[in-house]
Amino acid sequence: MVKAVVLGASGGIGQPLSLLLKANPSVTQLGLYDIVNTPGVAADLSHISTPAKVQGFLPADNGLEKVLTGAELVVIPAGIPRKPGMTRDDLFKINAGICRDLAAGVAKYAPKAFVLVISNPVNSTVPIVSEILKQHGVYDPKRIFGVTTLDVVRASTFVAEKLGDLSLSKEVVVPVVGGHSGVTIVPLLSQSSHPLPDGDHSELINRIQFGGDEVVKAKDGAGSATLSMAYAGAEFANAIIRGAFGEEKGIIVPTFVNLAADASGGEALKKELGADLDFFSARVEIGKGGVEKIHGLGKVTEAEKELVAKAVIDLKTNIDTGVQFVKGGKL
Ligand SMILES: NC(=O)C1=CN([C@@H]2O[C@H](COP(=O)(O)OP(=O)(O)OC[C@H]3O[C@@H](n4cnc5c(N)ncnc54)[C@H](O)[C@@H]3O)[C@@H](O)[C@H]2O)C=CC1
Ligand SMILES: O=C([O-])CC(=O)C(=O)O
Repeated sequence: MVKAVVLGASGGIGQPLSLLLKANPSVTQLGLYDIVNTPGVAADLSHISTPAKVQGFLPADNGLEKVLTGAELVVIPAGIPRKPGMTRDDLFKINAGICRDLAAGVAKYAPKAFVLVISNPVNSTVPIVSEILKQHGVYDPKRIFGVTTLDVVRASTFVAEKLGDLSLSKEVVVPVVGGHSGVTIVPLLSQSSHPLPDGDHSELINRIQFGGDEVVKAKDGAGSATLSMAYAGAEFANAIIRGAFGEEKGIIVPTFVNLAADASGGEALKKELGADLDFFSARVEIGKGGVEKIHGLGKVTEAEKELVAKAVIDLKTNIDTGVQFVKGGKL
């Protein structure tokens, strides 16, 4: 019994993600919002024989207010995607403003919703959304998540491929921590549920870190990952639905959160990182209120420690960029 909303529902990610949410039996209302095409997407999805009542809204006639009123789970894939030659940070100029405006809507009309941020650069857009909610006095760090699940999905797939059996990919669990861009993506292969043979895994690590580029290149100007992202986004949304709205305990997923969301777990993780970072993608246990527990890195190899150290440097800049965008008064 969850009212889910997709902001950016007509896009490459938005449409298949909305389809997967419509197919989720726990979703009973599905609100779609975009600056274009939502009436059509909503009409199309509404013919599917699953419980969710689907409605589409555009900015006219207070569409944002209407879609967000009563929303419990808000997923944000609104924003431009990369083209070859661009980094995720190159998207900041446009997507920062989009996320700021949508976050203001969430603050006003759905202040208690769980917010799942997909728009890139995630390392900066999550701080932006958080700062806006703070400004409106409704910030609960336990409820705001950067979606890094695609990195986890890629790690499972590529490790299964390496093991020569793709059918394992649904079972393989590899924690991926840090953030969501290039070297901030840190797969902890030493903790894989299905260990790899000893040897040099730098190529595999690089493929997980730069999996997004592989898709951008293959799409050759037509955007970035959409279908795999929709799959990953729906998986993450379902983890929140099961852990926060259902009775399930012990759901642990990597996601980019404010480390203040669990003071003791967050502080312990900062000590492990040797850095005073506000946000980090950690393994997070999901409970009724959202973030229940932030887990530490666990046992990592020397090589993984180095990867984490590199990630921390970029993360600090990315987070500051997001915070300064809001605090710098460009509102
Ligand atoms: N977190 C992750 O792992 C991933 C994130 N992404 C990011 O997701 C974002 C969306 O990617 P795509 O769906 O491929 O792009 P897209 O261009 O196909 O779709 C974006 C949609 O957002 C809409 N939009 C723009 N401004 C809006 C606003 N103010 N309010 C509501 N809707 C608005 C557009 O009309 C469009 O329908 C990009 O920033 C991309 O980089 C993509 C893949 C993975
Ligand atoms: O690479 C991109 O721009 C889209 C993305 O975040 C990903 O595929 O991981």
